[in-house]
Amino acid sequence: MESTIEVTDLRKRYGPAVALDGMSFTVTPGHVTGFVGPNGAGKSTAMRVILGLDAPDGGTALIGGRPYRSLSRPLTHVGALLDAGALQPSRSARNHLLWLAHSQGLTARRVDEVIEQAGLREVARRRADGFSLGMRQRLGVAAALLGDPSVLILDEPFNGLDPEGIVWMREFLAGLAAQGRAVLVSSHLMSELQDTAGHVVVIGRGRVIADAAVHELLAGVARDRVTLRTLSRPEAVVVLEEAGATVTAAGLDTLTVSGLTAERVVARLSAHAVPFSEVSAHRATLEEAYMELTRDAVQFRAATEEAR
Ligand SMILES: Nc1ncnc2c1ncn2[C@@H]1O[C@H](COP(=O)(O)OP(=O)(O)OP(=O)(O)O)[C@@H](O)[C@H]1O
Repeated sequence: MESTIEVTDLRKRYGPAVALDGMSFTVTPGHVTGFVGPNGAGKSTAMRVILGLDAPDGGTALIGGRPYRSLSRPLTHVGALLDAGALQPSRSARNHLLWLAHSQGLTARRVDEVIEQAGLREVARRRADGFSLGMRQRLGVAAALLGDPSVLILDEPFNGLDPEGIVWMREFLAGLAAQGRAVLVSSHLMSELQDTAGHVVVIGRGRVIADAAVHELLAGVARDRVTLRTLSRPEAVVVLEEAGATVTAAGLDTLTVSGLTAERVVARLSAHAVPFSEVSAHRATLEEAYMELTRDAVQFRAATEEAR
């Protein structure tokens, strides 16, 4: 089966609440695709529709070209983590996985493999009701991997993880994608996806706001902003503005310069003998790209609503 997810013009309402408002995007194999948007944007609804747990009012969601419900032995095609809290509390982690595996004709050997992969060996025989949210997330990921699926759909897998757990999850997901799987990961925090996602689908109010490779998103915000540290701020401002730069204060001895490259900033300051201790090209973060995108979306919405 081709490892893709294709969502086309999905629509879904819950009474007056519009959860999906014509959402379309494609998830391709080989990298992690971040699925990002604020609370209530429609991430969980879209995932539930893709997994056949909710029927859309319109549109289609296909996995490898087929609706989820038409897949035989679905765990061998798609692994999902939707609600890490959904466990039988009295079962041990291993028994929970054995029960799931049994229902899909998978072996106990496979259960022990995923326990190992998810770093659960030490706690595998403990009752799941004593698990922290972080442990439950790992158990959820282990369950998603049982059928060795080529498509993974994970709703907020970073929730409840400590910093060490976040690093582990990032590397784990990147590794799964590098094996050629399509990996869709939702988060309401863009920063969680930094250094993990190769592609990002940003949504707001049930629609796609941006769908782009991470390097494209970052290039869009990085432009030529430069951070400058100098004890001669007034002099620096004058010589840089004369060269056409826009300069803003970013701290007592720090300026942010846009409109000139770092090389040009160094050349101007040196030519006018303005001392400085640091000039560095600004490395844009995904969070900044997200803020810029969602700000544009808010302005666009306000403008179109006013025009009506
Ligand atoms: N079962 C439901 N009944 C009524 N409204 C719902 C239901 N599920 C979702 N909604 C509404 O649909 C919209 C989208 O919700 P959804 O949970 O998909 O967003 P989300 O992006 O996953 O948000 P979060 O990050 O908070 O989980 C929200 O307005 C929500 O209140």
